[in-house]
Amino acid sequence: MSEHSKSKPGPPIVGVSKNIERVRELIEHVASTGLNTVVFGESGVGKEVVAQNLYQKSPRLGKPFIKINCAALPEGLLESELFGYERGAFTGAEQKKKGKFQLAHSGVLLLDEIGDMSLPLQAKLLHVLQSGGEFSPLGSEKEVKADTWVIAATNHDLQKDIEEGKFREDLYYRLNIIKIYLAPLRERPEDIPPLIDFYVKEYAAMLNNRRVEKPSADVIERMCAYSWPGNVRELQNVLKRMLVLGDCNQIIDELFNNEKAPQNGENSDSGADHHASLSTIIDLGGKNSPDNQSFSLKSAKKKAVEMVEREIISHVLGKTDWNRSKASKILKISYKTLLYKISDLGILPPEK
Ligand SMILES: Nc1ncnc2c1ncn2[C@@H]1O[C@H](COP(=O)(O)OP(=O)(O)OP(=O)(O)O)[C@@H](O)[C@H]1O
Repeated sequence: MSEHSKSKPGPPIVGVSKNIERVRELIEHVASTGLNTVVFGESGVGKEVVAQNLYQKSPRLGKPFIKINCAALPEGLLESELFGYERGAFTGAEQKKKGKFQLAHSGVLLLDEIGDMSLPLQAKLLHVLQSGGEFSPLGSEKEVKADTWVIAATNHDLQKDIEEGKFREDLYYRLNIIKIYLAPLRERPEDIPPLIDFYVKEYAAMLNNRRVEKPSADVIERMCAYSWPGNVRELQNVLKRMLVLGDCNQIIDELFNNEKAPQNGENSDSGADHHASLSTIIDLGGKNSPDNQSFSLKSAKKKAVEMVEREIISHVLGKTDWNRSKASKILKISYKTLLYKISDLGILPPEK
């Protein structure tokens, strides 16, 4: 999804864990209130789905639901996207433009990655919330008023950000009237089988009802034992791969192998490590070795590219303290592509 877009209706919240049951309960209670809410949880865990479900169960359904990703835009651009501007407000402002706050009037504004918002913009947001939705678009003297339900989402520990002076405490208390926490998938493996069921049906329809085989009970058991660093988003990617390519066990073997691979720029420059990498790629003596019929240069090349990508991305994430917005700029790939690659390549955040 682009960094600021209208959202399509979200899926139901699938899961049977205590955490998901509690989240469903909270949604039922909160949806009709319009109280400022923050959804916390790791990347890919379902924060946007929760925001969409809040909206769908609220009296605001049918009004706009607008999402903006605070990490994906530089400060100035984020400000003008949020609050709009008058013609001539800055170089290049040829037309007056409404901001997302105003466009979401009578509906919902999802501020995704709120933890990445700059301090000056946090101050402006606080002012808007305190004044009941009043603000001036850039270059305008006049105040506009928007009745917008603000839902924020973050994978940061905002309490820690407050201690480190990166997040305003007053804004935290203003936003965080209702707090919804989504646990990582590895802490609620009982949700994995129902998620698999749900998405196998969904993808079968997407693949033109081509006959797709649901992973076997053994495969599902192995999937429940994996740590899913990219959470539900990673599970979706793996399922798609399984449904299209088959050979579920090999796909899971790769997941577990990647789980053990060096992470976050750990040095692997020694000759021995290079040899280890090469043997992982061509699986010397194993199923995918050149001596085996299933070996191909193409598949070995794909593995090699993935390995190099994993090492470079891990290194840059390590250097930027896992600030994915900064990392995507250094890597010169979009934020969304970086999230996809983190999940797809199974890159794990450092242990705290
Ligand atoms: N409980 C769930 N039931 C059904 N689908 C889910 C569930 N949780 C997550 N998903 C799906 O997983 C994908 C990732 O979820 P989502 O985008 O909501 O995560 P997120 O926490 O907002 O991630 P990010 O922090 O990276 O933006 C989406 O396609 C979403 O529909």
